Amino acid sequence: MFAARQAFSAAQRRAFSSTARQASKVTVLGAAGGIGQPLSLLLKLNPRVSQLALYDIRGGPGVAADVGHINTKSEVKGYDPTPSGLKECLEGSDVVLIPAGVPRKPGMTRDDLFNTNASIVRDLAKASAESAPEANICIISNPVNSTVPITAEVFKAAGVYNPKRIFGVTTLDVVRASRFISQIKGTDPASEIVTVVGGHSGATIVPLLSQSGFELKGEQLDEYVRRVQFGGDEVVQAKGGAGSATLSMAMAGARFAESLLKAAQGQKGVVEPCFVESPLYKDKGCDWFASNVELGPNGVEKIHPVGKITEYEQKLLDVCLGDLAKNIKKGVDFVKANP
Ligand SMILES: NC(=O)c1ccc[n+]([C@@H]2O[C@H](COP(=O)([O-])OP(=O)(O)OC[C@H]3O[C@@H](n4cnc5c(N)ncnc54)[C@H](O)[C@@H]3O)[C@@H](O)[C@H]2O)c1
Ligand SMILES: O=C(O)C[C@H](O)C(=O)O
Repeated sequence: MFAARQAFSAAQRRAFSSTARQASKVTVLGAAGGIGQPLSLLLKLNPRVSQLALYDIRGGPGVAADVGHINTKSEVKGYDPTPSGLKECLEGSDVVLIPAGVPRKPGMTRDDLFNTNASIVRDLAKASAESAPEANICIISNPVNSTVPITAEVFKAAGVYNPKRIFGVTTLDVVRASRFISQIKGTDPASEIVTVVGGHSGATIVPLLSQSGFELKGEQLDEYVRRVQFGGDEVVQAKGGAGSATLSMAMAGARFAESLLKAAQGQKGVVEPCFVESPLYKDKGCDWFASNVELGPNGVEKIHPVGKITEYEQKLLDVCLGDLAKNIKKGVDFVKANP
């Protein structure tokens, strides 16, 4: 009787875990890069991931062999850099993370990466539209303000565009905003939430400290905002030509993927700021805008408004919108001219 009860509860446990944790295939395009490798490592450690598919123009299978020895359950496979390898890697994906492309060197802006990364992202978006049209597509490659609209235009041209499924990953800005305020206030960053809206480059990054419960004034506030807006440059300078943020970005990308998986697997109230097609500032030429977004099983569930902000923050937002509109248009025009 006791043994029967034990066997029954084991079967129940198995049944519960297979419904509570649906199978999830997560794909990384650019998996052998500075971000791709630690991101793949963190995804391998995530029990919500059941299949991890790794692709790069060089080194994908090597990273997969290495990460694949980690004793967590997910299956890891690396794919050859061929059209059929890319297709197979993408097929059946629930989440596709794209950190493929070149990083900045000191003295460069993210927009200086456009000429190289626009066509890389366009081509990977084409492959994704063909082989994973229903996946959540998460763009990390810079300049995000332009590469996300590029991805959307490619999906539109392929007739599979779903605005709820295309995301620019701006999580690193939120991670930095939280860390930097905790350094000033001497608090635990894990419990500090600072909303960051706008886009992902310089003045388009707008931290809304007034909504966090903290107050800074004068030069201290200016310095905080500047650090959040130019945190990427801090890392680029410190790496002295060897690239940009990779480890903190891998953490941020893994957090965003985890949020998408939680929402897909039925968890309610999952909110992550991210860059999505948004009604908030369309009248200012910004069809894309990052704000707090509630995620659900179909991707974007609800886009939160920016909410009450100070006059100071409104000025930052005005500057942001001007720059952002230009960055978005540049991406859209690129696909029109280079389909
Ligand atoms: N969104 C953000 O917050 C954020 C943060 C940090 C970096 N980034 C951006 O992420 C990108 C990658 O940065 P990194 O440091 O990992 O660069 P990296 O050069 O170390 O790695 C990029 C990888 O992409 C691969 N790649 C290039 N073309 C490819 C293609 N067509 N298909 C598949 N793989 C391809 C390369 O082989 C390389 O392994 C850069 O554009 C960087 O600016 C964004
Ligand atoms: O700064 C960069 O070029 C990389 C990234 O966008 C970042 O914010 O760290």
